[in-house]
Amino acid sequence: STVTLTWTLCLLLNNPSKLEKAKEELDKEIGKERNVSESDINKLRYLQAIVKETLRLYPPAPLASPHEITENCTLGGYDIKKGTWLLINVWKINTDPYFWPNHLDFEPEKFLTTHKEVDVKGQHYELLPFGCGRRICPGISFGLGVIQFILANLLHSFEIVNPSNEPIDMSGTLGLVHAKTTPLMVMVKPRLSSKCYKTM
Ligand code: HEM
Repeated sequence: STVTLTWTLCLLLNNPSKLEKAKEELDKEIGKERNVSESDINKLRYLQAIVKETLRLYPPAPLASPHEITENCTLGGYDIKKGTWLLINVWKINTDPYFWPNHLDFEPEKFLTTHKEVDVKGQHYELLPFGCGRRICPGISFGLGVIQFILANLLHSFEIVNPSNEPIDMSGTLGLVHAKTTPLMVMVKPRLSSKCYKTM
């Protein structure tokens, strides 16, 4: 969840018009006189689309987890021996240009228009950040809920700015988890009525 939140902030800082749209939605749905509550998340369709688009471009587990083949079988025309480890390249699937026009661009809008039926819950095989089938991630709802709620609170409560003139460095670590290599540095300042910070 932390890894995804970090990539989401990076993508928004590198795409300021999308960040503005997210803030407009928060101001329209919640206003500046109160904090986000969990029950608001359903109304934040653009914010949900931002999280999906981040999971598409930067799946935190780009190779899912290794699956061991338990019986000799044929898969996609290949004969595979029992005991073989199968790694699924989730990132490659999530960014396949056959399914995703402008496949490497950050365009959350697609999840409200052309791809609004495509979900991340293992039913649509062109987008598999949580895997699929019987070893699918059991933390989907918890993970998504945490990411959406923290992101909504951060963007609603604070103006988040890249202090450098350079775009945010998007290099990531190689490994089972694809995390940002360098720390993300941001400047934050309050954007709500002062009473909203009393309980924080
Ligand atoms: C952005 C958040 C998350 C992402 C993208 C994610 C992704 C994944 C992926 C791709 C797998 C492998 C699925 C497969 O092999 O087909 C997995 C497995 C798993 N995840 Fe997550 N995960 C996330 C958050 C969480 C959270 C919050 C929890 C627990 C609270 C969790 C618990 C697990 C467990 C226990 C497995 C192993 C399931 C098994 O092998 O049967 N995950 N996750």
